[in-house]
Amino acid sequence: MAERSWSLGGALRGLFTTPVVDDEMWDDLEAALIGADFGPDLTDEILDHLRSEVDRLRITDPADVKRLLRETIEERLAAHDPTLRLSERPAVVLVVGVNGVGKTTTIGKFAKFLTGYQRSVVVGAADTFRAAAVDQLATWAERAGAGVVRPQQQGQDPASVAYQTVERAIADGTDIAIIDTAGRLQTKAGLMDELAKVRRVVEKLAPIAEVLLVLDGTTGQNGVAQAQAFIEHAGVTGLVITKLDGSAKGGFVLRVQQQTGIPIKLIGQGEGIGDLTGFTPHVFAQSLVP
Ligand SMILES: Nc1nc2c(ncn2[C@@H]2O[C@H](COP(=O)(O)OP(=O)(O)OP(=O)(O)O)[C@@H](O)[C@H]2O)c(=O)[nH]1
Repeated sequence: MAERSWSLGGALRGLFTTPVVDDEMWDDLEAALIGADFGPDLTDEILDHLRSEVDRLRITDPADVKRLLRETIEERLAAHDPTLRLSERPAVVLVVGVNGVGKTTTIGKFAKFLTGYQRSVVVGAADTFRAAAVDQLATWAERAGAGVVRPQQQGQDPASVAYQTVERAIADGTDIAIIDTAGRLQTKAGLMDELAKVRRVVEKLAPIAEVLLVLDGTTGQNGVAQAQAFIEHAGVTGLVITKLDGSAKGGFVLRVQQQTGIPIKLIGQGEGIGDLTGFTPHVFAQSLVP
């Protein structure tokens, strides 16, 4: 696998190469974890755990510490279930997040991901403010082989577009309805009210299967702060971390999951329609600590 910039691999180069477990190794490891955006608390937790395991198991070879690090990261990543719940028919998925994080692109990629598994998909453009955004979403949906429900006029009530999307999914026997929602509004309260209305209206027709919050992996803690209102009020059931091919730091992935208690369900690693995958703790830990 090509080495990505978020790979801890770079940061770990030169680490674990000394013949013994010594203070220098621990100091370097701490610096590497902080540098990879695990954050101070998680870094301390991981180091404490590793130190006690090293004592308990009488480990003397740094290569074994590296293996332990990978296992520790994997265990923590696996503490939350990454499985998407899409068994209802239709399964309604709301996609939320602030503008610019890659929401539109993610919906396109997600639709493609699902049609690739022979699931039929309809996408609802319930972020009705910008006509250009609706067109962009429709283009992605078409490329993914998904249907699309557009607002009849600019600024149409987002809840009514969401309703029509689910209505159409039911009428056509479509497996999955993905609904794009607004990321920017005058006030946070206004945005949350709008989302609540979308939920209420949709739930008259079908239960909501997933609420996916899209976060830009390159923005780290700032991005989490910006998305706080969604985390607190939108009933988020899963996170999608985008731009993990860019300058994102891999430690953020574990940090955000642990901090929010919300499982990561999908990761975006590029701008192409095929660049979205499910989240597999084992694979991710392996690429963080190769
Ligand atoms: N490298 C990379 N770029 C991505 C990824 N996902 C999205 N992008 C890019 O991020 C930019 C923003 O993506 P959009 O999908 O337009 O973001 P949005 O959140 O819908 O933003 P608005 O349309 O402004 O609401 C675009 O240039 C995308 O190509 C990813 O996983 N990797």
